[in-house]
Amino acid sequence: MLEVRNLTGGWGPTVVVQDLSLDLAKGETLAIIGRNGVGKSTLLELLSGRARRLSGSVRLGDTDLAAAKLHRRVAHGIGHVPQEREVFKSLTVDEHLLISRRPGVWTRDKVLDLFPGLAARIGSLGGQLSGGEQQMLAIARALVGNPQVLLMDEPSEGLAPVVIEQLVGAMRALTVDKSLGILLVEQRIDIARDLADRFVVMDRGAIVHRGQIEELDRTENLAELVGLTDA
Ligand SMILES: Nc1ncnc2c1ncn2[C@@H]1O[C@H](COP(=O)(O)OP(=O)(O)OP(=O)(O)O)[C@@H](O)[C@H]1O
Repeated sequence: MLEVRNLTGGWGPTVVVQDLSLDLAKGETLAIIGRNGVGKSTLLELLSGRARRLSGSVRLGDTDLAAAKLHRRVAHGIGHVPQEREVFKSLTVDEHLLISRRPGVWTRDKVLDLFPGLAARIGSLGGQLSGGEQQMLAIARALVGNPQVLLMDEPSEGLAPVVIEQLVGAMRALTVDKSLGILLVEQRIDIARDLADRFVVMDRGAIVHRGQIEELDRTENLAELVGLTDA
């Protein structure tokens, strides 16, 4: 479904991601892991159209998205949950969902079923939400856009263990639903193991290892390559 070939790009003239290729099938979750600063977020930003592509191709189904602007990528089915969450402080939860929705199976009610904690805060402003609620809203907002591919950038980062547990529960429901392809940047190896079907390890802008998730623990130099914490 998503086909990335020889993608090179970054920010301004700076190359961060180099000659990277990957595929993602419908219903599949691919974990992207690696140390801080190796270009995981930049890869997602290249796919969402925020970082600058220098060469290579990005196809989603039959559509070539390599040169497409951000809004066209959303229309073609790329949903992005950025690392910074980017919730609007002065809009309510409901307003976030309203402005992001596009026709499809993910309705307002369906995302609120997935995140009951958000349903309880439906009239609250983005700026009044906790970090966990903001993360849930960022995912819910992407889902009501009815993407084919969901790009999730370290959703567990900075959240309390009990909140992470809720979040991972909802993400597990998404992965078993099998209607989306998910690219999940995740520093927590236990969460990656729990949710993903396959993994890639990035180092200095390139993929240096890939495999089925069951093979992750057999990867040579894993601790060094990924600098991961296993909680
Ligand atoms: N919005 C941006 N503008 C300019 N440079 C950026 C931007 N985002 C990331 N970079 C730079 O790109 C390089 C790779 O960072 P990136 O965030 O992609 O790595 P990462 O693997 O996701 O690391 P982390 O886990 O710390 O987020 C870094 O040198 C970073 O400073």
